Amino acid sequence: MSIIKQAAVVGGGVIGAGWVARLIENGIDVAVYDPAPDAQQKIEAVLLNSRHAYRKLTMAPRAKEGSLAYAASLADAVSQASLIIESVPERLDIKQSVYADIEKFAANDAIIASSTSGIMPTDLQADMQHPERLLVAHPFNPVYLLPLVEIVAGEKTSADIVTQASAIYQAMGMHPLVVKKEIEAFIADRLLEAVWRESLWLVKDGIATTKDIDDAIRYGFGLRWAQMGLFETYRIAGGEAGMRHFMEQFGPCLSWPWTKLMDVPEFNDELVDLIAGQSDEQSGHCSIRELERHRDDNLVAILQALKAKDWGAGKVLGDYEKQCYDKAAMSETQALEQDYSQPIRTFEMVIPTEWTDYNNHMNESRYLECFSQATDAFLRVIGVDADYVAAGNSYFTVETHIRHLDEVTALESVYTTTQVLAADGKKLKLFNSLYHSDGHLLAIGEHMLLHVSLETRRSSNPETAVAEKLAEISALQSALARPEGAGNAIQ
Ligand SMILES: NC(=O)C1=CN([C@@H]2O[C@H](COP(=O)(O)OP(=O)(O)OC[C@H]3O[C@@H](n4cnc5c(N)ncnc54)[C@H](O)[C@@H]3O)[C@@H](O)[C@H]2O)C=CC1
Ligand SMILES: C[N+](C)(C)CC(=O)CC(=O)[O-]
Repeated sequence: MSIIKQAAVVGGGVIGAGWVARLIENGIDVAVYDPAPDAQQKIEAVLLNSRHAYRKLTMAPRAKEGSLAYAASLADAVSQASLIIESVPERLDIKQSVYADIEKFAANDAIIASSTSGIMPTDLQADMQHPERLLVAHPFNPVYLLPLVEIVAGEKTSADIVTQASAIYQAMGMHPLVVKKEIEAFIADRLLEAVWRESLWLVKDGIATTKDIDDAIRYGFGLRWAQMGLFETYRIAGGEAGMRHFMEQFGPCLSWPWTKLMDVPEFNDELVDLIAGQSDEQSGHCSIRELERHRDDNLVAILQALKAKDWGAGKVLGDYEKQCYDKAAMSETQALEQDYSQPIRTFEMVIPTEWTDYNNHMNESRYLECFSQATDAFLRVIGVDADYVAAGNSYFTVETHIRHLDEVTALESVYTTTQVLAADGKKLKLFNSLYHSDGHLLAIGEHMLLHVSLETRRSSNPETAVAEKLAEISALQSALARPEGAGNAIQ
């Protein structure tokens, strides 16, 4: 897994701020440079939303949030960075002058990635001294949630930079789509541009309002597109005979007046007033930040639904989580090697607001969620990781006893420890403790697990390596006092 430690973001507007969020969420330290006086305030507002979204998006153990520095100059921002993301306005002259400055102050091998929505990388790199390290990495708003990033090489971009950059984006939970041939607006914006132009005509001609068009998308084909795209959807629309039948049936429409794409509405004040006025009427009751929250919450729900199906953008999220779990398993093992003889620190998190209930504290069900995470972390330590499960072995919890000893409120930090009470063949008894960040006990959980074969769904003995690791930890912890509350029934 390739990952960088330090990145720079030049231009901290809508997209630059989204990149900052994606980078720091992945533990990468960022220096951002934007001369606008309100840049910091805008970036902080985006980070508030991105942190909210990530708390809901995934429970996977991820790197500690990277640091963020607001650089006073471009030189300060880029001098230590191995990845420099340019997100300044969509103008070739501005972008080229920014690259000239970057080249003065950055390391010669730092990758320069432009967020441009449509300018060809060959044009962007035309005046550079080291053009081989520039490519386009075109993201989609919100950059911290949407996995797609279009990677476009210019004539002088080195193939190695494309490979390196793709690995970096993939490690940050993104789907790098390498565009085979350079073209203005790449792939996705060509498609969006078609829908956008057609939509402007529909509003201008009084056929639909901005809301009608949004409804046509979100109640219908937008849902199809989110999970399958265009061609696979149309293949199904052709019935048993598939794409050939679909094309035979709808091919003739291509010559009917079903599109005005060859013709562009005149871009003038009248058109802007018409569209902006309808948009105000449709959505003006919400601030942009409120709309962003709705958008993010919806996207998180869609991504999670697709993850459960191991499908499309949800598969990217699932693969990302697997990387996080594998990485955590390695660091958990390293941490453990220091001291197996004490209850093991297994899991830590900040309590999300949505985990609290009408009593204004963490809901009872979430105590089990914390203990489930602690148990999973312990299992990874003994070698029950994604590969072990994929090979057909796992543990099932067959009994749990939780005591809720204290309350915890939203945004408090908590951590767990795990102690082995008994490990005997198929049976494993664990004792989890949940603590406030100051070490004050919050809850205890006692859990009986059985090792199972996922093929037969019946209990089975663990593989030798797992059994040995478990025996080692169990022997070392056998000297520990039996934790208070272990073995208790409800009084
Ligand atoms: N807004 C969108 O939906 C998307 C935009 N993009 C691309 O991302 C890039 C940035 O677009 P947005 O973030 O939307 O624009 P924006 O206008 O929100 O942000 C641009 C930022 O660049 C700063 N800036 C201007 N000159 C600068 C300089 N010399 N050095 C450092 N910062 C400078 C401005 O102060 C501003 O904060 C463009 O190339 C755009 O095509 C890509 C994907 C989606
Ligand atoms: C409108 N836009 C061309 C700037 C859009 C993009 O580039 C991508 C996106 O997020 O839709």
